[in-house]
Amino acid sequence: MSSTANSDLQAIFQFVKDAEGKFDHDLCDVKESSLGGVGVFAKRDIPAGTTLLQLHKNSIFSASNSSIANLLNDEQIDGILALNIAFIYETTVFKEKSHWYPYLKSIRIEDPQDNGKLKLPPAYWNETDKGLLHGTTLDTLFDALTPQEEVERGFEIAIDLAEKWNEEFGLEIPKGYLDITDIEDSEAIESRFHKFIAVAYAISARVFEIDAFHESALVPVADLFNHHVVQPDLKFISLFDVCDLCGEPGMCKHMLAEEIEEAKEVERKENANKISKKKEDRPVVQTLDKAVLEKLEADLQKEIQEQINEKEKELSKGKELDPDECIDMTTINDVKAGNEIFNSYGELSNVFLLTRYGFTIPRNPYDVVHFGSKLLELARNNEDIKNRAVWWSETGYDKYINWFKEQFAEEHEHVHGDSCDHDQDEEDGHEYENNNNDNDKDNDEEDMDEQYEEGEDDDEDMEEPEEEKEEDKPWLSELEIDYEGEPNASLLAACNLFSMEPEEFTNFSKEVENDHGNMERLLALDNGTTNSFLEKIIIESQNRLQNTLNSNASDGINDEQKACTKDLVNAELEILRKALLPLQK
Ligand SMILES: C[S@@+](CC[C@H](N)C(=O)[O-])C[C@H]1O[C@@H](n2cnc3c(N)ncnc32)[C@H](O)[C@@H]1O
Repeated sequence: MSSTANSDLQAIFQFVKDAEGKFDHDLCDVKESSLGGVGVFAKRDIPAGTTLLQLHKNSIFSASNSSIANLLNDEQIDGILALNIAFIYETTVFKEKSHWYPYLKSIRIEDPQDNGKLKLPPAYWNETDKGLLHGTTLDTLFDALTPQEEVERGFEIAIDLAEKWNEEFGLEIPKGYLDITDIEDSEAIESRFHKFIAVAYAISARVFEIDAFHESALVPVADLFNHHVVQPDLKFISLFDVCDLCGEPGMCKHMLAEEIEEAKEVERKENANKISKKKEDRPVVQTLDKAVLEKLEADLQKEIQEQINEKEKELSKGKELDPDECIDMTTINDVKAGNEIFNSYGELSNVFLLTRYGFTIPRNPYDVVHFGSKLLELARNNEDIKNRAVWWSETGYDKYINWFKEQFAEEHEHVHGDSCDHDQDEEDGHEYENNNNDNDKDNDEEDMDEQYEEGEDDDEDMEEPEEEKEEDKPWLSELEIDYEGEPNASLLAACNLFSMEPEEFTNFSKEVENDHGNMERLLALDNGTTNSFLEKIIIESQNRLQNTLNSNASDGINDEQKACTKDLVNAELEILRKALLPLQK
């Protein structure tokens, strides 16, 4: 989806060179990739552990580095919205005057192969084209065909700020993007809104998480590496723990102020203790007095000055860049001459790849098929299933999860939506490795929820399962068949539960409410009725997806996007086919 033109490459390389970044042109060749756009290829054999790219964080484009950093900061705008607005200003208002322009102008929001049409994510396709994804996990679980209110709010904020900055500082309003002169002119508004979304989509296909100061940023050259789903060759390294106010990796005036504040707090507490202990006639403990605080402050100042001196000395000697202030892209595998060098954007399903990056890959092992909406549909049409769903949601599911955790603690299988230690990046808070946010699938899908869904309502009860959204409850969102065609424990439990005879369900639910009951029963798939139930919902889902596959596209999207929708639906059909095999034996 996001492709760099060959003609833009020299300007990008020059930008990196001017910023004293290091990109190893002896080892890397950037050229057209069969995957679309360009990719980076090994000119020679490259051993693991080779740093191919090193850039000082000053030369990455973040909202904090942008020409309007202070304005955004004053308005407390951060995250992707800040990056989006900053990108628009650099590329439409400052243009050649912007330090970033030689790089940013290579990131295009229009499709040169499709008459310059904007590239938009599925939520902004027309209804006919959205039909190509109906019933897929993208639609049913992530609701990613529905435009989200927060995007619209972001657009409104951007327009208001542009007007405000224009009035207060005479800052030009980005033409064609944030200049709304007539609020009745819905065509003009829509065209600007779509450009705003196209910028967000182009950014989301390239953005990296950098650190506590820069947050999300665009990184020249690092964003030329394509994604490999199972065997990436590179890791992206950036020290996360820096001062969130100035970006310094070591001690800085903000951290100093924080330490002094903490020391004062300790002193306040100690004094309070002293008073209460005096009252109790106990011996008085030693507390930090003013002189100690002053000494601490002086020591820290000295330490900072020493660090600054050290840095200046290193720079004057023309030494290497401080790695803590750089981002690195380093190989983790040996790469053979001629091969494309791949990054990893994370352990992401095709749903996520399409929604965020605009592409899909064949045989993606992170693909799954979700059954939440299917089971809700059954509950809507069958009073008995509805009652069981209510009981499961309110009582049974939590008990089942607790039992499951106890039983399978070692296997540590994820059958629920809770986060657990396993989900934490080992280096969380220290270094980001890999591209574009974190590399944890569960977290990525949560990010996606945040990006595409409205706030959750945990208090919503299960009286009306019709109104419950799949993503709102783990018991619904966790119902899936994985890439190998294996139903997970949540889906097995739901199938067993919904296919029990009425009397069996009554007994089972009573047992469970008193104790755990026979939870093993919920994991079994050797029961004829459970098999038939699962088979039935799989076949119904196949039929629904087959209809989707047979529907026609309009010319609202390009051929690549059409192909992605087919890939995505076919991948889900393939999973369902695999899942049916053992059931029909
Ligand atoms: C960070 S850019 C990578 C460089 C990009 N190919 C270019 O020309 O600038 C991400 C975009 O590259 C393309 N891409 C990356 N990995 C891909 C893959 N495995 N298959 C197909 N397209 C891919 C998609 O268009 C995606 O939006």
